Amino acid sequence: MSQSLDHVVAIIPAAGVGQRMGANIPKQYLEIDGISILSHTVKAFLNHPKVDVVIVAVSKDDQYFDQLPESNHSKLVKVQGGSERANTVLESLKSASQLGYEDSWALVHDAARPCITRRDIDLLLKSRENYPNGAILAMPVRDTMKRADSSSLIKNTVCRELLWHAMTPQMFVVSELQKNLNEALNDNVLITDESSAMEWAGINPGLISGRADNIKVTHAEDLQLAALYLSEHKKNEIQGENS
Ligand SMILES: Nc1ccn([C@@H]2O[C@H](COP(=O)(O)OP(=O)(O)OP(=O)(O)O)[C@@H](O)[C@H]2O)c(=O)n1
Ligand SMILES: C[C@](O)(CO)[C@H](O)COP(=O)(O)O
Repeated sequence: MSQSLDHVVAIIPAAGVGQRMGANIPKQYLEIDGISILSHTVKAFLNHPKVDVVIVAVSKDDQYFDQLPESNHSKLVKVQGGSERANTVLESLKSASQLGYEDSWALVHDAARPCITRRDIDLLLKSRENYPNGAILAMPVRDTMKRADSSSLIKNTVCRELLWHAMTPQMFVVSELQKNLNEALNDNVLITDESSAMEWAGINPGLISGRADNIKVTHAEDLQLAALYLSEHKKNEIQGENS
């Protein structure tokens, strides 16, 4: 039975190796405050009342996920990821469709972004009223932006007025994203986020301004920053603030 647009599927791509982190395990399994990055991320969606199911995509030789306390949660479905992030997301979308969620909203969120807050998830979900074709969390660029030449010399300054940093979650209807992502990949289009597949299909998703602390843990120094942000969120929750 097909679920309606009232339903929400969280998709957590977690099949990367974390090469830029340079750790001896995939970065999503590094711990902050005794809890893995992936667990921090997954819990934000497992605990959200509007999320019906959380699909976590791990690599085919993953040896860590099943040890996580959340791995046997009733709302969680584990699937196998692919060679690139986009392939992982496509496999997850196929699973969502097979589970009957083809007509539901997908929230695709990087496992490597553990600082996501309830506030930002709600902000994106609320944007469905204004952006029926989907939207993404993003942050306006604050720095002056330079384009480099092949020798890493400044070629020119890029007008930053309309530039945003794309973040996640990125929110689209499962069947629409699955169709467009599949076709874009078949056309060998470089897809680094879900929105770029929708844009390739001629759709202009909405930009929802999100928190700057929704960082993607990519390099070693990001780990300390994520730990600081998570500690602050925990304090706010303790003080009852809606972080
Ligand atoms: N084949 C892949 C590659 C990446 N990801 C996920 O996509 C998210 C964002 O990707 P990135 O930060 O680049 O993670 P890695 O690919 O692991 O990092 P690196 O590029 O440094 O190897 C991560 O949660 C990662 O686990 C995935 O599910 N499947
Ligand atoms: C999806 C994303 O986080 C949006 O900024 C980003 O494109 C992921 O890139 P990565 O190279 O796969 O980390």
